[in-house]
Amino acid sequence: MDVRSSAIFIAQNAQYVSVDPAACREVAAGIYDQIQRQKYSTQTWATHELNQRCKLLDTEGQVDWVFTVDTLNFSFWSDRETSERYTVEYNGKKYTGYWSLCAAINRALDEGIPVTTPAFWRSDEFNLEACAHIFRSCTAEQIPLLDQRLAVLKEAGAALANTAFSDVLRSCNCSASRLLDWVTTNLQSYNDRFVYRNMKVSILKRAQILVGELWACFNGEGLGRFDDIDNITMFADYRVPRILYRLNCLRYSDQLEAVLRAGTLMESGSDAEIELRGTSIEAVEQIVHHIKTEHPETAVNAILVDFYLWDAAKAQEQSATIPCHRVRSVFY
Ligand SMILES: Nc1nc2c(c(CN[C@H]3C=C[C@H](O)[C@@H]3O)cn2[C@@H]2O[C@H](COP(=O)(O)O)[C@@H](O)[C@H]2O)c(=O)[nH]1
Repeated sequence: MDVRSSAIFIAQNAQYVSVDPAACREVAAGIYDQIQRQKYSTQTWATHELNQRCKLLDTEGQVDWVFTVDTLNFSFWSDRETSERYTVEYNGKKYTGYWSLCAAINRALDEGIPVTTPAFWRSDEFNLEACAHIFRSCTAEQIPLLDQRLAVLKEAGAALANTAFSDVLRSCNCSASRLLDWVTTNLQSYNDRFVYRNMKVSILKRAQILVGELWACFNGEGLGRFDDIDNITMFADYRVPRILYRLNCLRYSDQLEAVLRAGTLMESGSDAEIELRGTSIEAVEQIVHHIKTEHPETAVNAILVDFYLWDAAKAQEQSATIPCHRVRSVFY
């Protein structure tokens, strides 16, 4: 089942989470207005200061930067206090969460470490000690899943032994679905699929955000051109579900709410986790449907709505009404 069909199937069968269609319809206009007002577009991507370092590289370098970041783009949440949580210091600023990853990659590049190069990932020089150095923290907490971060880059280095990722991209001929197939077939860490109610469902968060960030980085042109870009859905992470809950687009069962408020670790592949992720995709699909119905000419798609919601969620991080769900996973 593809991601969209999976999201519909999950939403229809969910026990712990439900999508509120009326709320999705209500918030659609407001989200569209905000996106218009903030002139939110693919160009917004390069306004993030850490993404600007990527834009200083040549085209191949930018592709490798995005591919490296999205191969490592998972599991930054912490149960430590803010001052103690994993933090990367770069150019005199401290970064946590997803931005700590970008800061670590940029810091390594500035230090002359070829951290975005598959040949380096394959080399004996790139071992657990080197990986720990690249992702070193300025607090007591180290980056979560360090071993898995080494493993996913080793896997990618092996898969790219005879080709550059930019050549893989060119071979997809502007087809996002072909790129999704390539990464999920050749890289198990991207194969974000589960069995749910006896059906094989696809969430593909990192495979899809890889497409989304290439599209944004190159403003939909050149190696960022995907003729089927509007088939990409929202990226089912652990942050956007929380903002959809705040907007009443998602409603949690009492049992799930208790688990989230207690900060209980949830199992990767559990029904509750799959339902949180699948219903989030379905809620954003409904929001995008209302936006496109109201504004048929708009360029707004699930990627821009996702980027907008994620950036908004980060801005409101302190005033969240309920904690993110906690799963340790290489998928998101
Ligand atoms: N749905 C969705 N999930 C996203 C992103 C991004 C980064 N996107 C930036 C690039 C372009 C955009 O404009 C954003 O500025 C990271 N993540 C996920 O969030 C989690 C990290 O959260 P925290 O620990 O709080 O930093 C983790 O699962 C990570 O995989 C996104 O855009 N959408």
